[in-house]
Amino acid sequence: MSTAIELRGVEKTFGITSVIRNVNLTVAQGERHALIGPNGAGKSTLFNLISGYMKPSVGSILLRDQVISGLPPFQINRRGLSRSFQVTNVFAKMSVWENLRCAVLWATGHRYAFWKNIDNLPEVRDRTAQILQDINLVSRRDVPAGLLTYAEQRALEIGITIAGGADVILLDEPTAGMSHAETERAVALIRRLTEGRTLLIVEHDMSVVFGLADRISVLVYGQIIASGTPEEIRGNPKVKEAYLGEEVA
Ligand SMILES: Nc1ncnc2c1ncn2[C@@H]1O[C@H](COP(=O)(O)OP(=O)(O)OP(=O)(O)O)[C@@H](O)[C@H]1O
Repeated sequence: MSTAIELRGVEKTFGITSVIRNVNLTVAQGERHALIGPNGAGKSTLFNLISGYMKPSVGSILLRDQVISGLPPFQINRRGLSRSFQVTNVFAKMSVWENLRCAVLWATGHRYAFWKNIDNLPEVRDRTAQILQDINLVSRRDVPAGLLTYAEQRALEIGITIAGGADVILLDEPTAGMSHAETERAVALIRRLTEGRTLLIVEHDMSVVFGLADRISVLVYGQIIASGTPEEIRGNPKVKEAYLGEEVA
């Protein structure tokens, strides 16, 4: 099976503090892979490294066998990797439609064409309409994003993340702060929208992780202590001791 993301001996230090320590990680193409671990383990830092917001101190990161470590985020995005953020990252005063259209415009290379009437670009309009439908927000089309419910904002953010057609998606805690019912809807949405793509997800909710992931990696104090199928992770004594405890026993 071909590899979507590969980390080889990646380390990240801030001053004298070592936050990511010799991480080797492989995510196969088409796989849904969850990254779990206690607060402060380094999950967001790893996301920042993969998506180019930080550079590794040591080691290399590959996207489909091409080295991407050292490239800026927009170039990594152009190569087909898109990420969402832990904190909702939408333009609050713009409508749902405008937020999505902005992401589609950027992805289709129209970003400098501000003098054109963007409503006359059929491929942009059609793609925006498709994503609006995919994220179930057709009825909220003209509502300013800041007035959406929190769960709707997170769905919009997932729409923005997939707008460019990237086939490798990184989602950082997409269900954080949601009710049980909202979480179930979000998981169904993520499952549908990532069909046939590669997903790397950071998530604290173990029902989401074990329901969604084909494989799971456990990060503790900046090190991957285990990587495997949900069953392998559930039964791994090191993982139980370091993180899961009796939570999923
Ligand atoms: N820019 C930075 N400078 C110094 N230390 C940092 C920086 N960014 C992160 N850290 C430290 O690195 C460690 C890992 O942080 P990180 O946010 O990656 O963890 P996390 O696993 O995502 O945590 P959480 O689950 O709480 O989001 C923490 O101890 C944090 O304080």
